[in-house]
Amino acid sequence: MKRTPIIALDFPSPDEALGFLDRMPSGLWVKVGMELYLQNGPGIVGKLKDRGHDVFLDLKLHDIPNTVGRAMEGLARVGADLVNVHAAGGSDMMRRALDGLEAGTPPGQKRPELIAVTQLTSTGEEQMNREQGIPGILMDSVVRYARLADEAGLDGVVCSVLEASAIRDACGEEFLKVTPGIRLADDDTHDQKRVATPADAARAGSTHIVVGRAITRAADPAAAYETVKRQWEES
Ligand SMILES: O=C(O)c1cc(=O)[nH]c(=O)n1[C@@H]1O[C@H](COP(=O)(O)O)[C@@H](O)[C@H]1O
Repeated sequence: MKRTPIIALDFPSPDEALGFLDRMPSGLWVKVGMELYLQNGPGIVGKLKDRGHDVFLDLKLHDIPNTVGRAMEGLARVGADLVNVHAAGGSDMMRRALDGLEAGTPPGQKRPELIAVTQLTSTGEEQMNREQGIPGILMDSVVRYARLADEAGLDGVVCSVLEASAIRDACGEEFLKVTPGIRLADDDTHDQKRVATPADAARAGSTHIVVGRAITRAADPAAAYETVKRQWEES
């Protein structure tokens, strides 16, 4: 996969998402999440692919293995390059997700890569202890989920930059470490708890960074994208 930032297209409609992209460079990595997909359906993925973008379809599936497996079989035909589940759904669910993707990928096409969300970047340690009832440090929970995803045969995980190098040690260089929670120095962190800059991400061994509001809500999104990309590529 290309080493370029993945822009989170968190917009309510295809018109807004495509209008935003009209003002950006071509051939990007973009992410379609719940906001855009659930209100507008799968058509947006084909439109983005037709424009030459790589697409991460971020629906974070988390249900019983049979349901997730069958949903993934359908999603394999939507045409995304990368899709995800929640690791908390368990190793059986992750294996069924992978089987579903393999079964649903049309002949001659490449299976979408599959990654698992470990602990959301909006989750802090105290919250994990208190609300999820998981004792100990957040790093241990993230690495544990990463190992589980690796053993289930997944291509990688979503984690924060803060855990990327520990996951590289546990699961290897090739295992994808897709890291959201990216902010430029002095940016508002909004609802994110585990944040880092693109330069931090490059040094920590992230294989991909996901960037939303730091670009989409910037006064000059194209300039913000170039700044993020430069930091990410040069560090
Ligand atoms: O799976 C994701 O993409 C994801 C996982 C996670 O742990 N944290 C996280 O922020 N994301 C997504 O990454 C994007 C981050 O957006 P910003 O905080 O605006 O950069 C959003 O679209 C989130 O849905």
